Amino acid sequence: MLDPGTLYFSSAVSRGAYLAIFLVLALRQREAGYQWHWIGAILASLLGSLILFDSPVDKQLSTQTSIQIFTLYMASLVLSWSGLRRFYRRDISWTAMIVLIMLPSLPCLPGSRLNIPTSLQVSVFFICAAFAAALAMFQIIRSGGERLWSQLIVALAFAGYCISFLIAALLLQFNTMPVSSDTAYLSMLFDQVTSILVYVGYIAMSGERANLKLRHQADTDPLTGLFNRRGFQRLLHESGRSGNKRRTTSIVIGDLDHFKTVNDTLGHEAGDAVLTTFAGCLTSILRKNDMAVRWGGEEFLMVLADTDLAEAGVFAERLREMTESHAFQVCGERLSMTISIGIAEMDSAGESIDDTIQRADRALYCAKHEGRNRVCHERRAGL
Ligand SMILES: Nc1nc2c(ncn2[C@@H]2O[C@H](COP(=O)(O)OP(=O)(O)OP(=O)(O)O)[C@@H](O)[C@H]2O)c(=O)[nH]1
Repeated sequence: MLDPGTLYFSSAVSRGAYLAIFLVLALRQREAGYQWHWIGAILASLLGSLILFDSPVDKQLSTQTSIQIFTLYMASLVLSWSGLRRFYRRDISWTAMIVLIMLPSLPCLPGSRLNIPTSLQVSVFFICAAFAAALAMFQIIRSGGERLWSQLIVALAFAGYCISFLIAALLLQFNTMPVSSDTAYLSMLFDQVTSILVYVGYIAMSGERANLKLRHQADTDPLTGLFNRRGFQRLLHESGRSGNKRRTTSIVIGDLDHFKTVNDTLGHEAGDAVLTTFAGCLTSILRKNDMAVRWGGEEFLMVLADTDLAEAGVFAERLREMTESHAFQVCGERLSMTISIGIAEMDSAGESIDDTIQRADRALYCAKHEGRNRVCHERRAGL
């Protein structure tokens, strides 16, 4: 079996390795300020481990050493917490952080008249440490909308820290925790495993977020913020896997009329402004389960969930009227635009969505052909 000395040593070496990895990440991703908090956390616990490594296991630590160790381990937990706050784009309070870091050392400061016994001093440290670990865990639980699986590992590790600190505080108070090389061994082993979960979890969280960001960029049209064709295909694939195929779905394709004239007379930027404004209007009338896609230059496709042809017709007419009545403010001028729309209902008996899109596209062609600024639909063959 490993002895505590070897464990302290391996703990210091692994923290040194994490430090190197986080330094590289922080220097490569300068905008991610949270990395520096986590570097501070690793550095503080590395220094704490080194001081502990130098101290005899079964002898009482000097006041000065206790203060150093308490402060460094608290700093490590508090910096983990502040790093998580930064990661989730929340404000941090340096005053609250400093107070929290200093709190467990106050009873053992030289000149303290409180005369608190050593076991109580250590218990106070454990309770403060449990509180800091709970704060870190709470940041992850609060993260809400962000679906990062790796953050669960970190939350679990902080829950482990929190519970073990509380148990240690209780055991110390009831004099049932012997200070021996065995307990030191166990606590170091626990810290080894848990710190691996925390630091590897941090690296995974950053990677997972960067991946999601890249996927979002690849799936989205940068001008309008709507899905592009790739995002549409991916969502379609996902909803197919979740078994949504059987619902009544309608496809609506809209194409702004004479859009080229805007570009030709007012310039490409004016055209862009029209597209952005139109996308905003379109999004405002869509329901949560509907999807809007920038299908081509000035062509937009909408997938309306749980909507039959008649309901899709009502929606399309609303969109047409909204476009016609909207005053598009472009380069200080008010522009009037119109839109031609084609709609088709998806045949739940086996028609592919590509076929429905083709029918909606043919309906759009009819709307253009019949004079624009109108809604046309194509029924399924045989209806
Ligand atoms: N400003 C801008 N223009 C774009 C963008 N994408 C495509 N276009 C332009 O959109 C115009 C589309 O022209 P057409 O296909 O002739 O369509 P239209 O003028 O709307 O005519 P109809 O559809 O027949 O009513 C072209 O001039 C493209 O260059 C874009 O992202 N921004």
